Formats: sequence, structure tokens, C-alpha cells
Amino acid sequence: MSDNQTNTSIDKTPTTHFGFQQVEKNQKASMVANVFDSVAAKYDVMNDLMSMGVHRLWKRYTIDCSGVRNGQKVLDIAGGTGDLTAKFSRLVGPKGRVTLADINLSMLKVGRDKLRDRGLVGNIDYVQADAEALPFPDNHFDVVTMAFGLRNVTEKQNALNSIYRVLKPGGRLLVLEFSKPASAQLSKIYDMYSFHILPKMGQLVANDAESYQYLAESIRMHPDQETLKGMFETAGFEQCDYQNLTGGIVALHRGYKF
Ligand SMILES: C[S@@+](CC[C@H](N)C(=O)[O-])C[C@H]1O[C@@H](n2cnc3c(N)ncnc32)[C@H](O)[C@@H]1O
Repeated sequence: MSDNQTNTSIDKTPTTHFGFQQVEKNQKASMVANVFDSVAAKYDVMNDLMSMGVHRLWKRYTIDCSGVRNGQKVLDIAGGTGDLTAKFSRLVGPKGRVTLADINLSMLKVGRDKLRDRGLVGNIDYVQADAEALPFPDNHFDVVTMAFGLRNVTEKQNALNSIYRVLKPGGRLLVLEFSKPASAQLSKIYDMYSFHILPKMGQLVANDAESYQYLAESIRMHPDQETLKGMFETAGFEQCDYQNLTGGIVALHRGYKF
């Protein structure tokens, strides 16, 4: 199925996917909100457990590829508990600004508390925002990042268009997201892990198997590397490329606005 995997059912109600379920488009955002309300408090612990800490390396690599410099303006959309924001805050320094934006207040609050506890104050703004309709001026940010957020968005192309609008000419977008493993063998092992072990881990640690079942399903429904690259180009991004990380389990897509 192509991206946005949007269908129209017989009664013409526009539908989309929520994991493997087909749901009415206008229901998806609140279903995603329930997932992140439920996992917010245990989100960081689960990330470390599920990825055996490897998500830190994926995020470190994203920072390295971002080219963020002192004094710049950065938007970390779907920033959740703020792992990228924390690193950007140090990189942009007191003359720069980082906006940690997320649609979900529970995730934003966990992120804000964590960053304040680490003494990261003064150059971070916290904004509740939908990636599909960003409440920022045109040509505003030097760099936008979105880590593990895009697959949860109802209309992914709208989000990419909106990000394009708020980037300055010369600015870049980096999307770090689960993707399609490059080898069939890795896919098999990964499926086994995702559908058999992950929900059990979610049940044990966060008392919530369903959200982690959604996680596994939403990854399978996300556009593959080439499809997402095409969506970047449709939004207007140039010099688009991607790099597979951990055999394509995750991909880092990059595009520039000129
Ligand atoms: C898996 S978490 C990723 C958090 C963080 N970026 C990280 O890498 O740890 C996905 C985040 O996307 C947010 N999200 C989902 N839909 C969104 C939307 N339409 N606009 C903005 N954020 C959204 C969720 O609330 C959640 O915090």
C-alpha cells in the first residue's frame, strides 16, 4: 500500500491505519494520544530496554548529521521526552533556541521535567503542536528533526509540507524513523522480536501490552525508505537521501530546503 495508506470505505468515510486496524481518519489522533498518555511515564525506560540502548546511538548519529551550530534555531517536532532537544540545547548555546514540540502534553511534561532536572534551562521552548499544522512562522528554523514521530501522524505528507514551510532556505530536515530491514533474514528475526517479545515486555514493565503491539504494527505500516524519500521530494525538499541504520531497522532521512 502506498503512503498514508488512506482508503475510502464503501460508505465513503475516509479511513486510515492505526497499526493494522483500519480506523476513521478523524479518530487516529486521539487513538495515538491514548498510546502516548499511557506510555509517557515509562517511555524512557522502555526505550532503553526495547532497543538495548541502541536508540541512543541512532540519536547520537542524528545529532552528528544535523550540523547544528552555536546560535541556531532548532525545532525538535514530536520531540517527546526530549532526548534530541537536550543535546541540541548544549550545541546551540545561550544565543540559540531549541523548540521541543509535541502534540501530547503527557510526553511534553515528562520531557520538560527531565530537561529541567538536568539543568537545561534558558534556551528551550516547550510547545504543544501538531506536526501537520505547525504554529510557527515561515522560514524560521535552521534545522528540524523528527525522531520516531512521523509514523504516528495521520497525514504524513501534510507534516512534511508543514516542516518545509517553517524551515529557512538552506535549512535541513532529519527524520529518524523505523523502516524496512534490508535482509529477509533480519526481517524474520525482527518480526519475531516485535510481535512476540515486545508486547510481553510492555506488559511486564509498563503494564501495557497493547501500546507496544501498536508500536510493532505502526512500524510495519510506515512507508519504506524509498517511499519516504519520494514524500520528502513531493514536499519540496532537495538533495534528499537516507542512511540505513542497524540493517534498515531504522533509517535516517535528510532533505534540504533551498
Ligand atoms: C515514539 S515518540 C518519540 C519521542 C522522541 N522524539 C524520541 O525519539 O524519543 C513519538 C512522539 O510523537 C508524538 N506525536 C504523535 N503524533 C504527533 C503529531 N501529529 N504531531 C506532533 N507530535 C506527534 C507523540 O506524542 C510522541 O511523543
